[in-house]
Amino acid sequence: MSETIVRLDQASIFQKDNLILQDVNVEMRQGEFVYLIGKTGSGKSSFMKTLYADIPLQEGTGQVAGFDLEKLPESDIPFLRRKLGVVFQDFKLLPDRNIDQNLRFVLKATGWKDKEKMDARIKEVLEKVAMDTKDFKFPHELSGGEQQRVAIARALLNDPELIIADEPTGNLDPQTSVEVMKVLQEIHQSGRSILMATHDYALILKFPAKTLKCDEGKVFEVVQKSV
Ligand SMILES: Nc1ncnc2c1ncn2[C@@H]1O[C@H](COP(=O)(O)OP(=O)(O)OP(=O)(O)O)[C@@H](O)[C@H]1O
Repeated sequence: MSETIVRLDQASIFQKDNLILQDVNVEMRQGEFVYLIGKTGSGKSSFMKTLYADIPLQEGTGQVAGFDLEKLPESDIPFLRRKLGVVFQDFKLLPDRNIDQNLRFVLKATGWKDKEKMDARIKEVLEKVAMDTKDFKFPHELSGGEQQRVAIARALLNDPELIIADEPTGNLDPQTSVEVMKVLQEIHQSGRSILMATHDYALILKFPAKTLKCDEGKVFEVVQKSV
């Protein structure tokens, strides 16, 4: 039986003093692909931020990749984050460095030292997203889809158990969205768990998967047809 990668029990999620989601009970198994949907402001990003410990879990219990969220010391947050790959709508590449330097920056920040090993890892993740021939380019020299593929490669650097993607296709046209989605599907097929927030129902219909919805302060699973 597969193991649990995410579990929230009786969790309440706050932004400052505002209760955003309450009584959240969610389980995600290792290797699952799960969508998170819901209208603007319904709490998708807040839910994801809780999982990567950008928002502390104040009520209820939660586990992500073996870490307990409700009693996670500040000093453990980098170790949790190393088990996660986070991808954002706006890519968040460093504009003043080329692609190779963007990825190397993350490796160095997470303790890598050996240059040859870093070279090999950067090549490996860029090959996975078909961007290995463009490692000398700067972010502004790439299309949105290419930048997002690099951001996905960056998320893969430390071989994460879970990828958290917050509207990764939100800034892309439909065709490019499908291309980026195919990259995420390949990564999923190689055994990784992926949680992806999206507003793009066409994408969900094209690539069906378990779907959670944030609505009126709750998170619940919806069946594909009623999406
Ligand atoms: N840093 C913050 N401080 C206070 N309130 C916040 C903060 N960030 C978000 N919120 C509030 O939390 C609620 C949920 O926002 P959240 O960003 O989680 O929604 P979302 O579903 O991800 O929306 P979107 O689809 O627009 O990204 C909103 O009411 C928002 O105003």
